[in-house]
Amino acid sequence: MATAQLATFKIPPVSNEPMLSYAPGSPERAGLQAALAEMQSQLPFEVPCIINGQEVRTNNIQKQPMPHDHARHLCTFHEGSPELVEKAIAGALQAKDAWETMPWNDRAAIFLKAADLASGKYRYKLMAATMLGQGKNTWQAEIDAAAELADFFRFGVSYVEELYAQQPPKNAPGCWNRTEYRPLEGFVLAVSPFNFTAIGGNLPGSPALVGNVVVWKPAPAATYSNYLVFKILAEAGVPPGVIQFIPGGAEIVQAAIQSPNFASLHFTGSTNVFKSLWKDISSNLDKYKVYPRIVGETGGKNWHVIHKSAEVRNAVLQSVRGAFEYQGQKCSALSRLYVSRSVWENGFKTQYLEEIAKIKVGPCLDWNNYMGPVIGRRAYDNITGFIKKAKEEGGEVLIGGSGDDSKGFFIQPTVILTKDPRSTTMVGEIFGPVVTAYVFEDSDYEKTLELIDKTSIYGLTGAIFASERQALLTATNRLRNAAGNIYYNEKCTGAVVGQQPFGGARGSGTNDKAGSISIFYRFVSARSIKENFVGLEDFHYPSNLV
Ligand SMILES: NC(=O)c1ccc[n+]([C@@H]2O[C@H](COP(=O)([O-])OP(=O)(O)OC[C@H]3O[C@@H](n4cnc5c(N)ncnc54)[C@H](O)[C@@H]3O)[C@@H](O)[C@H]2O)c1
Ligand SMILES: N[C@@H](CCC=O)C(=O)O
Repeated sequence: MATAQLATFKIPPVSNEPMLSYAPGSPERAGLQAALAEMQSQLPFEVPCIINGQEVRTNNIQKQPMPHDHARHLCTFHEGSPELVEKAIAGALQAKDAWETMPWNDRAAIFLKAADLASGKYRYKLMAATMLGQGKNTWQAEIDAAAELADFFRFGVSYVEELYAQQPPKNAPGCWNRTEYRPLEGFVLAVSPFNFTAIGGNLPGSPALVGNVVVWKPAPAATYSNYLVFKILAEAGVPPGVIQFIPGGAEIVQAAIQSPNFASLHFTGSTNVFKSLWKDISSNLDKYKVYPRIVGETGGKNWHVIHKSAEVRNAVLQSVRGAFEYQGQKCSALSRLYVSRSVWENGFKTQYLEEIAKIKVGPCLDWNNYMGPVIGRRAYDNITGFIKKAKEEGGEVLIGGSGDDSKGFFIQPTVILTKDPRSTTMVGEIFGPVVTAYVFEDSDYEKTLELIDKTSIYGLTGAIFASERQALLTATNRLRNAAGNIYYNEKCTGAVVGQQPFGGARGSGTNDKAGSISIFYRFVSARSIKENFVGLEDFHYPSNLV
């Protein structure tokens, strides 16, 4: 039966999911502990592909090891194949018509329900999967898997309501002009990274919210938590086929971008992978029915600049959190630190090293540990390789510099002091707990801003620490293109949906700003509708008359 919409519904007001404290003795700590114990008693889990709502076992089995204990794995998963991708695309296209014609309010209700499931019924389970599988501690899991995921879904609904309300401001007499926001013709390919469970949910979620069908390939190292997100969306009511879940690697992506129905890539991950996918997509352009929308948020080489007027204690503590939370595996993590000599010598250096020495590194299941493991073997070797290279280039390791990969992939928080502001670890993305510090003369502030601007290809996040307003202003102007998210006297990580729309430019991505209305424009293709109420009586215009 056809559906009717007999009222203009209003979305309930949304606000950020409150973050729980997990303090000793709190009910949330008990809840999370129980979920962790239960999950550990049941692992390894088995994750199938999900095509048209059906579990598909390909028997090409891969494992998701636990980074704190790499001999054990959280799940095995059935890796998809090019044939399965083809089947998934066909199924998604079949599901498309019913999904895109579903009244908006019903699509919205599904995502609001998914948010409540993520922040309620499944909160601790999602967190436990993120802690065991991706090596987050409790707080990092809370801000990601519980809060940010729910925020993406709830604020997404609110932004789409706002988008749909954008209508032409003028109507000529006897006419009504309307704009409708069509989903893209074809399917969206979502390719998500390991480091945020919430991003896993948002990459397929945002395009689906505006009526698209999506083929979603999660990162192998986040398979289990992402599978739970998929199950939550299904339980909330996303119909079979609307989001197809296909774990695996590059082969899945390559198969999907060969399809003539490929309409968009929604990617988050490293810059090199994104660039190579862009090139592959371009070379397939003649195959496609539409010009694909390419959306990608990628790497960073994020900076703090500490002006001589900075409040030292705050700059120190923010620089600890910015660099070492989640082992520096946030795209936004602090990686290059520029400190005015007077600040460095009058407390910053001593306090920074003292505070870092307090960081405990170990399995995140131990509540004391502030830092856990890095994600895997490749990351461990890459990060320790960067440290080695910095030493070879004359960098002085002020603290850390070592790792232990015997049981889990643990690397100590590391600070390297360099005299060469263009040394390797000042330039390339490390994606680990390594900060390189460069001390500049107080009188060279503006020169240093120039240096920050020109040193790396990235433009993701940065922070300015100063109590003099002019120092903030000068840096803001000089570094206009050096960061898509900039902070004053606050660390360069921790953007919140609805508060700091997130994304960078230059080599850091297309800057479509996840967590804002902007991202939704990328997944719709507007259609203008003009309706005429008054019939013509003559085809001539008055200017034709004599
Ligand atoms: N800017 C942002 O918003 C943001 C957010 C999170 C992470 N990141 C970036 O993501 C990176 C870390 O995540 P990651 O290690 O999962 O990144 P990655 O590039 O290795 O993987 C991202 C996704 O791409 C897939 N992939 C990898 N190689 C591929 C290939 N050759 N062809 C097709 N697909 C391929 C992966 O399986 C995964 O699903 C860092 O560079 C980080 O800065 C950026
Ligand atoms: N939005 C997160 C970063 C996500 C990337 O890994 C932050 O702002 O720290």
